[in-house]
Amino acid sequence: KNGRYSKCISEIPGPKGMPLIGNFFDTFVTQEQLFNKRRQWANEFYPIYKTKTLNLVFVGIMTPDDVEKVINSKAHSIKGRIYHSFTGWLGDGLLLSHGEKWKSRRRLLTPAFHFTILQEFLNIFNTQAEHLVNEIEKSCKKPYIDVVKPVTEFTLCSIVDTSMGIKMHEQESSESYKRALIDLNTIFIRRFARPWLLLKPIYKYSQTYKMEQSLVNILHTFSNNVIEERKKTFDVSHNTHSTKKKAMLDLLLAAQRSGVNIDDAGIREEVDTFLFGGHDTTAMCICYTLMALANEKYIQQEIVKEIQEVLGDSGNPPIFSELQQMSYMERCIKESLRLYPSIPVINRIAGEDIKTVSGHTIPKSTNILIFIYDLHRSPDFWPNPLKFDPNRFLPENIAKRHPYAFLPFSAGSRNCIGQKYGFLEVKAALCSILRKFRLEPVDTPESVKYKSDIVLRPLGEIRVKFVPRTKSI
Ligand code: HEM
Repeated sequence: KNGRYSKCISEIPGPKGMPLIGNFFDTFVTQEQLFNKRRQWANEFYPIYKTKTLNLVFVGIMTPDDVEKVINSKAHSIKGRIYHSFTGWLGDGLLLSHGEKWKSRRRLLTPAFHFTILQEFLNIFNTQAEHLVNEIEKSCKKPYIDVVKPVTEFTLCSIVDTSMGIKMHEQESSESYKRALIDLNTIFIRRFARPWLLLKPIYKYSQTYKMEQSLVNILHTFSNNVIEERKKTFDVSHNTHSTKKKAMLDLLLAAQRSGVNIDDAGIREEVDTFLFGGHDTTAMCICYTLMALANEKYIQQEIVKEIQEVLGDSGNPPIFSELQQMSYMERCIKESLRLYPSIPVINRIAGEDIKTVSGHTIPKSTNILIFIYDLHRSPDFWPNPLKFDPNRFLPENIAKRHPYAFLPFSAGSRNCIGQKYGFLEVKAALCSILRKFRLEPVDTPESVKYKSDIVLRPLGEIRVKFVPRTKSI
């Protein structure tokens, strides 16, 4: 069996490695170089390539047909090696679990994204967006603002409030929590870029592992305390049918009370999973959209025109149905997610052999990397791929395209549970910002550099100039 596995893998093209260590030295470069190297390999070996570091083999795919085969089949639903970094923090939550556990949790959590609940969440997004605009206002006289920090603060406060039902700034330990999140992300990035750190026997003896454990401890303590506190008030509100605003956590507590098989650790896994899945992703989407719009004067004006048409000049924050009407803005967000997919790569284990369009066989048990970033920039499916063109998402143009050519939220049964939440939050933020400010370019699509990571984070800043409107909309 091993002989067959090796034969199939050896027939897949890829950068030439050295005996035993494989591509070890190819990956022993800076974050930016590794990101660029992956793009270069995607081009050179399109539509499939492999890399090998010590005994760790990854096979990368990037055509809609191959990707469809993988994400549309239950056989390949087990998450791959690159997600192992998250297990210390997220345990076996929705993102990482599989089989019966995943199925029952997915069923349990889906109602948390029902539109009646999202409507409630919009009040939180609007309030947080107002804080964001105030923060921008304080610094808008400067030649530019690095949007990453204020926007991440916006999405973090939003997810903490919607998932746990608390205000971040009211928490005593909020600063140490935020610091721990940032430091843990740094560890995730390091492990992704240094594949041998994904090998447990090596990682377990590293300094980074010890650091990870103490950071995870800070994050778990925070979530445990919130769950404990919420349980106390939940008893009262649950019994008296209080109209108190519901958080995702309440849904889990209610399920636990009604006898669903989920203990406190299980509740924490899911709350932490929402927090992980639901703040960097939306933050990056907002940041890159602001940068793209600053560079596309006409498109920015068209969005502003749409906001004016839908909202008039009442000055009120948008309601759910108004944001739903903003279809041009939605096309711009999609185009931004095409060029800057918050999750540029996902990872699955092949549950059985896969025959690819190029005629190769990906053998059972292989770690498959699905390169969403390269899929979204393939000239075979996206003419003039680097052009920012929201009209690619007009219904008539979508109909002409392969349904698996655009996958910012993945697809199939393991697609993103939070995509409607994400769109609503991004729209609320863009609406608030564009009503107050005109965006001018500082960074351009060419000047932004990326870290090699599971989330499309910039290497440095994402700089945008904010010019206050003489009359806000
Ligand atoms: C622009 C925003 C977002 C993007 C681009 C995005 C993207 C994705 C992608 C690509 C996946 C598939 C991951 C994989 O297959 O390994 C995923 C899964 C997931 N996302 Fe999102 N996401 C976004 C927002 C959110 C939000 C707001 C939440 C929660 C509030 C969330 C929670 C999750 C969860 C829990 C999963 C795992 C679902 C499952 O396996 O059943 N995401 N997301």
